[in-house]
Amino acid sequence: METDLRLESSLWIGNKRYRAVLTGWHLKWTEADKKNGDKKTVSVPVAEVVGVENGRVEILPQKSVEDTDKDFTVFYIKRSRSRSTYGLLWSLGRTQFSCPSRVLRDQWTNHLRTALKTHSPLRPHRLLVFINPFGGKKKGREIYHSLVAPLFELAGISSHVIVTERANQARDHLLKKDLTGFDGVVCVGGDGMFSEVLHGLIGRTQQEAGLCETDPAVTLQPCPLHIGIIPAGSTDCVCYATVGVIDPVSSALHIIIGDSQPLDVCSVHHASTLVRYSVSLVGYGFYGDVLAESEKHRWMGPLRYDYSGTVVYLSNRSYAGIVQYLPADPLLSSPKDKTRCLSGCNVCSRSTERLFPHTSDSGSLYSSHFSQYSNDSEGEWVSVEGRFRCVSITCMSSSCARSPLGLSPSAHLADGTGDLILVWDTHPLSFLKFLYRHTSTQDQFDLPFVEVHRVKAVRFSLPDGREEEVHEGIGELNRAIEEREYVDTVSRNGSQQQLAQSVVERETMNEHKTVASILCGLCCKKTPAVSVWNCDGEILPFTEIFCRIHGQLVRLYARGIEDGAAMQNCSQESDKNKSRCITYK
Ligand SMILES: CCCCCCCCCCCCC/C=C/[C@@H](O)[C@H](CO)NC(=O)CCCCCCCCCCCCCCC
Ligand SMILES: Nc1ncnc2c1ncn2[C@@H]1O[C@H](COP(=O)(O)OP(=O)(O)OP(=O)(O)O)[C@@H](O)[C@H]1O
Ligand SMILES: [Ca+2]
Repeated sequence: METDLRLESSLWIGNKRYRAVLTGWHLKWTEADKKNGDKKTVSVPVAEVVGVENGRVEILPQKSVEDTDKDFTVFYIKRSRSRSTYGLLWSLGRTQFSCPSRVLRDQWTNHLRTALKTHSPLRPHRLLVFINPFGGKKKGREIYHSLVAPLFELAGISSHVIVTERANQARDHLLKKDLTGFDGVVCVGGDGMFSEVLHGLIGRTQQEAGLCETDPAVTLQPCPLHIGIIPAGSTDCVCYATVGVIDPVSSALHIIIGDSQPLDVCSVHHASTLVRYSVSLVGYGFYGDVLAESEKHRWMGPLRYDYSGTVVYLSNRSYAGIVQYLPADPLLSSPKDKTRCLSGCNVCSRSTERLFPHTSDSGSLYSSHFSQYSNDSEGEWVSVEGRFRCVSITCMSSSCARSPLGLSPSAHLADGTGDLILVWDTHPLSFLKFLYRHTSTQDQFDLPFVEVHRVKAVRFSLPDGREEEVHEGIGELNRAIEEREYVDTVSRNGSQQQLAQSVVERETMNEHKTVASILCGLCCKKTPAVSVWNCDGEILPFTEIFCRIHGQLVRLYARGIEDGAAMQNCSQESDKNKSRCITYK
């Protein structure tokens, strides 16, 4: 196929002549009029060409087109090191070529467009975009319209954009509306926005597969639609851990070329009802208290976590609990093996075979038999009891701006396991040391009061069910209140009254909730003996939960963190090998 695609000719960049060659895999151009020594070769994989336009075209920061008949412009992925992160920044490389004739120019653009078509089945053509105008620094719309939309247009992607007006609008849309014709869903916001899309897509996929999510033992069906994240939140840790940088243009380019990164998902159940899904953190104790405290200071934006973190740290709390976990196979990998889950990670690709053994190519999501859980019965549950500073379960490293290597630096994005981090009660300064090590490359697990296990499932319960009953009682009280309020509302009809009433009802309920939480504060005498669960930035209404890891349940338009150190100036490599060549600018 690529042989008849071959095209070679002289092309000019400015007033310099180059020798340009297009094969099926690469577009290369080398300075022509220079002695052999310092010839500079630029080589761009066709898979990383974003678009080809006639004339001399600019896209970012402003679009400008000078439509001439002997020029054409090639846009492609350009990598550069990012100062603050391990991942590589992607930007839009652009080279304007001049040809001696219009015929040759048209030949180049036609050949390049044909070559692009060989990669188009992996590339999205139609996307559903949700923008959260209130996330992070409230710049979602501006980020999308100024940086992302021009790139989607260049790549010929049509997008249906919805700016959300309320929380859970994206999730509800994905659960109910017609999604045919869309190749993927893009969320412009933070982790909370991603979580909405995650819940919508997983729920929709199980609905259509006739599966019941509430059954803790069910084998969930992977989602066919990819999820793209344009970071515009406060923590943005899902984007950070899957792309390696927090940069809208980098994320948009990963979406455009159709990268595909499978991602483990943790389901959280209470009794036999599904509570939430999580990918970055299910945290009890410190992280739960930080989230609860930060909800009161949302007006602070991203700083709310640092402020709340300090307040919670100084309150010096620890919590009693029983943690039971089902260890993963220790021969495959361990949270202390110092591996890094990077682009092309072989721990994850090996687990693809294990998770989806029957599929011819592990990429296909529709293989009917998922034996990944038959081995769930294997392995013995381990149970520990005591007082903890925090209990965290994470499916991935959960690296983010605050913690570049993340909660669990050697966790894997798509290996079908999660890491359980137990921080036992300890001296405040020791706990501070544990926290502080997150901000550097020191090993936060190398402390006597910290233990970490690679797991497939975790159960958390309170030592004596009494507390749960007490809270259950308060829970009952809340539910009764909600019931009565709702019944009152429904009885008095009239939509505008209903709307006004629902505002009143929410106020009343919050008031009751505050009363309830004061009660609970009293019933636990001093500081509350029970913390809350932080599930990807959402507070869970239950304390006793059952978590289970579902391997590679969703796919993101990403490729994992590219190892900046591997970035080399690529010299002549044969066209045959598909090795991604990193063009060095
Ligand atoms: C001394 C320096 C300590 C630095 C501690 C760094 C540890 C940070 C680890 C961050 C892990 C983020 C996991 C991601 C969770 C997201 O799905 C979720 C939704 O976006 N974000 C949060 O829940 C938001 C959770 C954010 C928690 C941040 C806590 C900030 C800690 C500040 C503690 C300062 C102690 C100062 C003592 C004087
Ligand atoms: N239009 C809206 N109005 C109010 N809330 C919204 C709206 N759209 C989405 N939300 C909710 O806002 C919450 C926070 O959004 P998002 O996660 O994007 O920002 P963030 O919390 O600042 O970032 P992070 O979660 O990374 O810390 C989400 O849980 C989402 O459900
Ligand atoms: Ca994992």
